[in-house]
Amino acid sequence: MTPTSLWERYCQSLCLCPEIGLSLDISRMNHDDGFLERMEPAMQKAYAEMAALEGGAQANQDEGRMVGHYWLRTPSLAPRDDIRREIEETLERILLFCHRIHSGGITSQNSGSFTRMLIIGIGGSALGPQFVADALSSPNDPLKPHFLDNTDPDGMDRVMAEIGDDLARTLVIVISKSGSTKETRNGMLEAMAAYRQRGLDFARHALAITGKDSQLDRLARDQGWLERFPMWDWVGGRTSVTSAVGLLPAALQGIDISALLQGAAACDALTRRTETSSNPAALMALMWHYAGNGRGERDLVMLPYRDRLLLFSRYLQQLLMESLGKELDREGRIVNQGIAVYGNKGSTDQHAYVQQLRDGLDNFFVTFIQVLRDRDASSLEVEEGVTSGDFLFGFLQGTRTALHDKGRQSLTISVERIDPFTIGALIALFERCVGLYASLININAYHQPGVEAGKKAAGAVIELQRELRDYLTAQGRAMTAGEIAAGLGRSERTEEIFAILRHLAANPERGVVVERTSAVEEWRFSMGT
Ligand SMILES: O=P(O)(O)OC[C@H]1O[C@](O)(CO)[C@@H](O)[C@@H]1O
Repeated sequence: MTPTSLWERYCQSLCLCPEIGLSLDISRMNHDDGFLERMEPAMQKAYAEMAALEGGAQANQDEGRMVGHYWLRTPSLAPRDDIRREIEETLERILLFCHRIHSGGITSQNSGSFTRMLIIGIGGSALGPQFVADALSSPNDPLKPHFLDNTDPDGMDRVMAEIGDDLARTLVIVISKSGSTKETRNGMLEAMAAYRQRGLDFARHALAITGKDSQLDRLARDQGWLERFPMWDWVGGRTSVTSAVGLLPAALQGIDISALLQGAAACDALTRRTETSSNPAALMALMWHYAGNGRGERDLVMLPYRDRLLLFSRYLQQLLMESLGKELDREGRIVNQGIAVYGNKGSTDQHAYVQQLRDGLDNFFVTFIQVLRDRDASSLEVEEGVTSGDFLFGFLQGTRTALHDKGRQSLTISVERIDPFTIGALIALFERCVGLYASLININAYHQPGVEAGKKAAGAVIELQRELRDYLTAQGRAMTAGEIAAGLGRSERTEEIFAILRHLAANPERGVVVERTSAVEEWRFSMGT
């Protein structure tokens, strides 16, 4: 394509959305002129399904649930008055609670004001809050956020060490929709132990965000924690960032959550449009469809050129891959759908994997995010007439061109600046896009049956570990994994038994001792004395 026709294609296909200070450029995708027209009937069907979803249909059919994250920022759209009221009341309670924390109305046990918060959660109960916290942090944040988002003991030690003596002035927010996620439970138990060790009353530092009457909800109620905020079954974990899950930590950090909700609501309003050329979520969904042939054949590489957006790709990884990565379509046919997401930030990633994007496998499409405002203050000229921000911009443009020269495809989202409004809009844009794309490929984007298998298998490993320890204690001698497995009548799990014992033996305080040879089948395990 000649430079002139490329400019024409750019002008024709640029979707300008001044309402949210955002534009979407699809000119560097390789679709032909008729593609959007051919897809229009499918797109109209997707709009109708989205309207039904927003109207309160049980869009998550497999779980018999409504899908209501859009109501969180426009409560008047909620299909029932009680839902609207709950959303509004929760928001008021969040703001009031934050006011009391910030103003010293609620103090820590030793009467000091809270200066840090420890947020414990995983998946949708951590990724959104982490993204927002990092994107919108400032040196003046009234509460500095820390996260326990795993059951990794060493990881938890690192976080607790960072908090150190400030634990007494740290508010703990335990987030779990189900209230029974093991990683989160473990993080909470470890945090409780840390408070106990310092002679502090955990309940006076803790609050919960969870489903009504969940295990966590009951614990928080029985122990008299500071507060409990609701999660509703009509909000999925990965779309919960505009519920208390994302709003409470953000507000405590001093982030303007009203602006974030306004940004999301404004984006919702314009992505409800059924005129595809002016709907950036629809255009993006169509480009995903085009790029991957409606089968996810290309990976989505997220390349935001702004450090503050580093965690966006991690957040989107769950939003897209848990929503779209499905074995069955809505009619129960095997389709094995999905779109793989990876990426960190530009220009840093140019020095990592962009080499492969330009010269290697052509199995991806890039989504660049450009932020027009470089920084709040004026910039140093690093070369005559040129700033660091000019270089960042140049690297984005350069990579986009270099990829295009090799026929490699990209989308470019431009936003004015990074602020709460824009972050809300970006979140809403991708949520809507995922929903529309799911309709185009006929899958349920709102359940996650595949995650359960891993959780169940992990539970079985923990059970087996208990059995093994009892068995080894009773045997009182050193045995190979094979002998133990045979003794337990579980020969089919010999490898698992070996792995469990090897792990225990690597942690001397766990009491399992190993005698090694060069052949693993001869390693002999016993309970130490
Ligand atoms: O909020 P919960 O119930 O602790 O779940 C955490 C995460 O676990 C999952 O169920 C599976 O990863 C996610 O969908 C969810 O966001």
